Amino acid sequence: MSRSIEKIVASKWKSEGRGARVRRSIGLPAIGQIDPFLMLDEFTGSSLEGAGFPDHPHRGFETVTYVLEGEIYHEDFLGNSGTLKAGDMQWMTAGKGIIHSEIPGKEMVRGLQLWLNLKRKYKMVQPSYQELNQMISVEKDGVKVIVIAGEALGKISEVRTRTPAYYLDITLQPDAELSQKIPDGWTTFCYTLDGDVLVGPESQNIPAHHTVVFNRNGDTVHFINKSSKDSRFILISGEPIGESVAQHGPFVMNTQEEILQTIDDYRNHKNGFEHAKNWKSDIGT
Ligand SMILES: Nc1ccc(F)c(C(=O)c2c[nH]c3ncc(Cl)cc23)c1F
Ligand SMILES: [Fe+3]
Repeated sequence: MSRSIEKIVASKWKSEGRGARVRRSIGLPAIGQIDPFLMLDEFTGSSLEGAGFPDHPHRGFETVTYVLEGEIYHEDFLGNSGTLKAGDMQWMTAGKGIIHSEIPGKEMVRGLQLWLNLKRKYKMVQPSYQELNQMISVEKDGVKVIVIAGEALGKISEVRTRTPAYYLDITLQPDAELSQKIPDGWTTFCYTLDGDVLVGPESQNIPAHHTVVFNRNGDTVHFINKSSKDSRFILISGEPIGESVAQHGPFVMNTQEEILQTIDDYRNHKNGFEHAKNWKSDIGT
């Protein structure tokens, strides 16, 4: 059964980090909590204009950074560093604690960062990364899908998702259409990047930079491009965790007490933040 649309919300510009501007999708009050997703930002900027996300922490969830254009440099307090180029994806499990810096290159960067919550049993795992620069891409009848996580058009991503999730980058040529299977009951939304697309059984027209949250029942979502240009959007679906959420910026735990403990750990360099002592990134300073 094809899922109908619950809500359509235009993204809103927000200042974030240092001189960075993001179009906020998930995380807007108009969308509210959609378990297991915490935030989705479409970010643009360049280091020439001073934009970036210098040294900052994370605990208790995962960040998925997907670069569409340009490059973004990253460096963390464990000694990991690198460059994410257009088409690259970094799935970072912050777990018990990461402090890192994420700085765009000199060219204009465009990308997405999704924050995906972790179940209580994974919130304090060792930090880890899954980085893909040759993601599976499949094309058929005017439909192109880059399978970042999950499965589409018979292709399955190798990304291990502690919180089971699909993350698909979809481009429809004019007159192309796609019925994508998604697990029944999973929280599902799409975010439009370029062009217009007709969504759902209602064939509702959705312009770029909008979030469409689907209703929960149904195992398929439907898209058609009836415009004269390519339409590009991401489709994200995830299994709800169903636990309490206590969040303080980039710290996401289950209780307020755990948040207070996290703030204390961060300030006093313990329980996963030991390497914070005397650490500053090279790229963020
Ligand atoms: N204020 C604040 C607090 C904590 C953060 F983790 C961040 C942050 O790093 C980001 C928030 N949106 C993002 N989009 C893309 C990228 Cl690469 C990073 C971010 C931030 F901005
Ligand atoms: Fe970060």
